[in-house]
Order: sequence, then structure tokens, then C-alpha cells
Amino acid sequence: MSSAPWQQVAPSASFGSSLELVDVNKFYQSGTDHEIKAVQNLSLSVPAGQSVALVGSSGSGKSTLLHLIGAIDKADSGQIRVGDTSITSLKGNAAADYRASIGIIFQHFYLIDSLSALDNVMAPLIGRKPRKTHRDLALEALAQVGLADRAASTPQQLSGGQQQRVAIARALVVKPHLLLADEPTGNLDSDTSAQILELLAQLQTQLGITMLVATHDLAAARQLDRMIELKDGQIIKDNSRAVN
Ligand SMILES: Nc1ncnc2c1ncn2[C@@H]1O[C@H](COP(=O)(O)OP(=O)(O)OP(=O)(O)O)[C@@H](O)[C@H]1O
Repeated sequence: MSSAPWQQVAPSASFGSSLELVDVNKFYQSGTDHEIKAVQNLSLSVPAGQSVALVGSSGSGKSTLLHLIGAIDKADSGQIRVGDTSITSLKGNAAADYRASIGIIFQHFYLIDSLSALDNVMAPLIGRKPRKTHRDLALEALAQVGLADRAASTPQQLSGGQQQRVAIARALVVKPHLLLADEPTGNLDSDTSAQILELLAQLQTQLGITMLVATHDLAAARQLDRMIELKDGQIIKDNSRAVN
């Protein structure tokens, strides 16, 4: 049976993955004799399609946890499973394929200055087939973040909030099953931050993606389905919002 064109671009599109962490540890060496326990014995279950805020003071392990789930960094021990994929045993191309199937948004937008917004959003599609759909997918993603009319603008011609919207469109263009956002509003003023977090929450609900957002903004965190507080790499609070 031949697959539909969009399936060739985004095999796992339009629904979220569940997430399961069991006894995960990540330690860093600081100096010769000091070990930093960035994530310790952390177990967590996130159902598919849930939005989760990770909060906690600076150094509590939020970024490290996102890096482990995103296969940017490797856990020292424990198990991380995203849908059917065991992240902790991924190697080589399989790790790259997994990273290409999720969306990641950072505090510093990491857009390429010399490229237009459209070309920045198309970048993750390079090498994927069919090539002729890339432009349409990127335009669709820019429309989802309200920037269809700024496709030709370069990052320098856009405000900080607009640049983060382009970065969100770039994360969405692969139709991710999991969206990780590490301090996505850390570089923005409070009004723009609120707009960006509202946009993320809206898109997450609309697309049904599983989403984890590390943030210091408690008001924004409360908009999501669940808020998890970390301290010294461990979960110290886990509040789910009541569902009607
Ligand atoms: N590459 C590294 N090498 C050594 N220590 C690290 C490294 N990355 C993180 N750490 C340490 O691990 C701990 C957790 O850091 P992490 O960046 O995950 O915290 P965070 O909650 O995201 O902080 P922030 O809110 O400031 O971004 C901190 O003590 C940090 O100094």
C-alpha cells in the first residue's frame, strides 16, 4: 500500500507520544572530586498529549532533564521511553532520526541570520521527501504562528517575539509528536512572554502534541495541564490541573 505524501515527510505526525522515565540519573563532574547530581533517581509518567511545565530554581535540573528526553545528552542510568522508542538505548542514526522527529525550542532562538523566516522553517526538512512539499509545509507552520505575511523577512527584521514564533514554526514543521521548550520566553519581555506561552499552549491543544516546557514563569506554568517542580534533580511537587 502506498503511503500518503504527508506520511513520507512526517511519519508520526499529529498525535503526541507518551513519556516514561524510570530511575533516571545524570551526574556531572565538577573539578576533580565534586559530583553534581543534575538529575537523580527521577521517575515520571506523562500520558500522550499532556502539557507539562517544569519549574524550579536555577540549577534544579530542568534543562538537563529536557536534554536527556531530547537525546541531546545521555543519562548515566535509568530508562527513558518516548512512545515505543527507548531513548536510553538509541545509537548513531537512530538517535539523529529520533531528534529529527521531535520539536525543540530554546531561549536563544538559534535562527540563521542570513536566511529568511521561510528558509529557516524549511531547514529541518532538508533531505526529506517529497521536496516539493517543503515550502507549503513551512508556509503552513508560519501561518500557525501568525507570521504568514513575514515569510520573506530575515531574523534581524523581526522582533524577539516574532523570532521565537519562527523558531516555534521551525519546531512544528516536522509535525512532532513531542515538543520540548527550554525557557522559551527567557529572552522576552513579560507581555511578549505571555503571548508566546499562550501560543504554545494553544498549538499544543490544537495539535495534540505532548509538550514539556521549562520555565521560571509560574503564571504561564499554571496554564498547562500539569506543573512539576524540581529541586536538586528530583521531583518535589507534581500538580495536575483538574480536568472537567
Ligand atoms: N555540562 C555541565 N557540566 C557540569 N555541570 C552541569 C552541566 N550542565 C548542567 N550542570 C549542572 O547541573 C545542575 C542542573 O543544571 P540545569 O541547567 O539542568 O538546571 P536548570 O534548572 O535548567 O537551571 P536554569 O533555570 O538556571 O536554566 C546545575 O548544578 C548545573 O550547574
